[in-house]
Amino acid sequence: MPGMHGVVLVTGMPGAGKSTVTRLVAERLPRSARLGGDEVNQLIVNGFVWALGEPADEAARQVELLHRNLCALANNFVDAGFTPLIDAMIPSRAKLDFFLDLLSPRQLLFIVLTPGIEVCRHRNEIRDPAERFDFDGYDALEADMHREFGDTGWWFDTSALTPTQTADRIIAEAHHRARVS
Ligand SMILES: Nc1ncnc2c1ncn2[C@@H]1O[C@H](COP(=O)(O)OS(=O)(=O)O)[C@@H](OP(=O)(O)O)[C@H]1O
Ligand SMILES: Nc1ncnc2c1ncn2[C@@H]1O[C@H](COP(=O)(O)OP(=O)(O)O)[C@@H](O)[C@H]1O
Repeated sequence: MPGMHGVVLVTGMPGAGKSTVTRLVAERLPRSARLGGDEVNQLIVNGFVWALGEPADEAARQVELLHRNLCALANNFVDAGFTPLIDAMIPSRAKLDFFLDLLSPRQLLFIVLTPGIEVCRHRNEIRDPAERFDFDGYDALEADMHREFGDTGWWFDTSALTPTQTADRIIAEAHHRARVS
């Protein structure tokens, strides 16, 4: 399958569509794996602190642990001939650099889903209640991501697209739009 070699890292604000789109892309590829940040965090039985939780230093250590685990899994899958699709919130350039470092020398395709704040809020409201994530930091997070990433990766506005259209475009275009290594 042309265009989907290496690791695909899909990020975006809560409700942007990461989970839906990584699932659909993975379903369309012949050898694929979906690595969800939420699911990997759920491997922790006791002692979990989420990314914005307290104490903040433990939260930061667990975000780093999550990213190490995601990269380890992604490397194993790529080396076995699969295309891994990572669904994770990457809020800063330093965290993207951490992925680049741990995934090196493998190719990384970095996609930022950017349907906009209102669409993220709306998509969050319409999704499965078990998946819903009530979040009030959209304005600050959007500004942070623009400042941190500039035009690194593929900033993909999916506000006018269905999930299927989004997945089809990622398969067709990610290789030339999203390469960061
Ligand atoms: N820094 C920061 N700022 C704002 N929101 C954040 C941040 N880190 C994680 N999240 C959101 O928290 C939800 C749970 O994330 P997880 O810790 O499971 O990991 S991951 O971000 O999905 O990799 C998950 O919500 P959804 O995107 O709706 O799945 C993340 O996007
Ligand atoms: N173009 C699109 N891409 C992704 N999701 C979409 C799109 N249009 C509508 N949706 C809906 O928006 C919601 C996105 O939720 P989800 O994939 O869990 O987001 P995230 O993982 O980024 O928090 C889902 O209910 C999905 O069906």
